[in-house]
Amino acid sequence: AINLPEQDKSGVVLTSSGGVKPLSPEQEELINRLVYFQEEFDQPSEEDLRKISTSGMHESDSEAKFKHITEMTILTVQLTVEFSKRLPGFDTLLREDQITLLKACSSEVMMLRCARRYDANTDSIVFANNLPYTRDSYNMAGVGDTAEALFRFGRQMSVMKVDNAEYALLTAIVIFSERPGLVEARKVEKIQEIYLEALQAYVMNHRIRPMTEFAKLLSVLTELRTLGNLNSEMCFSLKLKNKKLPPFLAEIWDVHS
Ligand SMILES: Cc1nc(-c2ccccc2Cl)n(NC(=O)c2ccc3c(c2C)OCCO3)c1C(C)C
Repeated sequence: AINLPEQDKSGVVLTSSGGVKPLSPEQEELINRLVYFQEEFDQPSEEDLRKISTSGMHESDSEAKFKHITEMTILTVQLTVEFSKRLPGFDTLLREDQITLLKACSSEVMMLRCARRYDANTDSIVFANNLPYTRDSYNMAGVGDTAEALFRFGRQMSVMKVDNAEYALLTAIVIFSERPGLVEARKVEKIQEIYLEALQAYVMNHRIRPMTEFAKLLSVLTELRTLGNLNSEMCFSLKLKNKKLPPFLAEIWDVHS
């Protein structure tokens, strides 16, 4: 007979002594590393923020608002690239697969970063210098109603009380996701499994109702796919309206005129 590890009623894997399986030292080390780099590359630097044109920010100049959102996004995507490069496993991938992963995950990680900055008291996204990703910026930039789903997502994440370790692990899992065009898809999948197992072990050891919480965290991945696709649709509609995206974003989001 296969000696399956004993499970308690909620399906949590138990050790022989009936306790929840603790995180391994490797998993502890991995999570600490991810949380460290999440902080390291969390927000654009003051110096970078100064470069962003806030001219016209306080007017209802929609061009200025749109430009500000694009500039903030470029800085934030670049932070995500830096974070990804430090993820164990990333440097074992082919350069072209690294590019494929970064292009595909960038908008999804952006949504996750904004959700982490969502403030339930003011129902707003408090990002960097608090200017760019606000409802009125979006409304002014002419993309307000679509962006509403981002605020709903932020609210959903704040209700779940996702902590820094879970955010960092979710980000890594999003980065190492199965994407069209990957050369070494199986390799990416095996790396993702490491981060999934670490997230499961972490949730098992830190949450009251681990199985449901872990399931909810995994459903966030599906929600992020939807949000990322909505971003692609918005990019396309901007193109139709002849609203130019900066070359960096047009390149990573494959918006070619
Ligand atoms: C320059 C730029 N930066 C973003 C962005 C800003 C914040 C988080 C994520 C993204 Cl992708 N976007 N995308 C959105 O703001 C965006 C697009 C579609 C959405 C959405 C957002 C925030 O919110 C969820 C529903 O669909 C854009 C362009 C394309 C305007």
